[in-house]
Amino acid sequence: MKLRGLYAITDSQLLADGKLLPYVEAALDGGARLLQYRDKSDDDARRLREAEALRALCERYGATLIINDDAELAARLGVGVHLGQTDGSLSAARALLGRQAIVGATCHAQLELAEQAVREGASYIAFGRFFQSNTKPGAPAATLELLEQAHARFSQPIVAIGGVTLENAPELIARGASLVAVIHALFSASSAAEVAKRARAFSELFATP
Ligand SMILES: Cc1ncc(COP(=O)(O)OP(=O)(O)O)c(N)n1
Ligand SMILES: Cc1nc(C(=O)O)sc1CCOP(=O)(O)O
Ligand SMILES: [Mg+2]
Repeated sequence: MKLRGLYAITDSQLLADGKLLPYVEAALDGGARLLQYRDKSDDDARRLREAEALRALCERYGATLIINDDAELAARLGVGVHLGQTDGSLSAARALLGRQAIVGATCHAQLELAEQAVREGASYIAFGRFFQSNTKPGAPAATLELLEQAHARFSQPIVAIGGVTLENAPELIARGASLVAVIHALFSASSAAEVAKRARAFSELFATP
């Protein structure tokens, strides 16, 4: 599977009040290729229910669901996982989920973390945050130069995250990002129709000339 395009990430605040499914469906309709379910609560029953609903939506749109932080939930659903530096072992997740699963890794702004992630079987390596992030303002900063270095060094797909907007995404793609991961610039919209419009605009940035 080619990992390229818009990587939409859910947000519990922005998608509260019944917006989760309609807004995610709009993002998928607009062309998002990967969808990450990112929910930091410990309500396991709701998390399972929501993740199952998102898996059904992803299947309908030919997109891929990734669960943030929780390899066990990913295994239960038969989908991929994204792990940060304190979210558990990448190799254990790879062993649990199998060779075909997408296992993504946060590498902040460090090529050494990416080397390690690739050794442990990561499917993609994620760097960030590249710009000021509404969602995670305290995330360590990464530079466009780092992105170029990562692009030159690794054959794995590179995800750029953190403050990505329609205005700054082109320079990330030009410097080697295969996927742009977006929360606020996608899901802060005031309607599902606006989410679909934004998703379509992000997706069009990846169209081959
Ligand atoms: C695609 C992608 N990249 C980075 C992150 C951040 O992961 P992490 O550092 O574990 O932080 P949390 O998202 O868990 O708060 C991500 N989720 N997705
Ligand atoms: C979840 C997350 N991780 C980051 C990192 O740098 O690792 S930045 C981030 C938030 C991304 O949301 P927004 O598109 O609203 O900035
Ligand atoms: Mg995490």
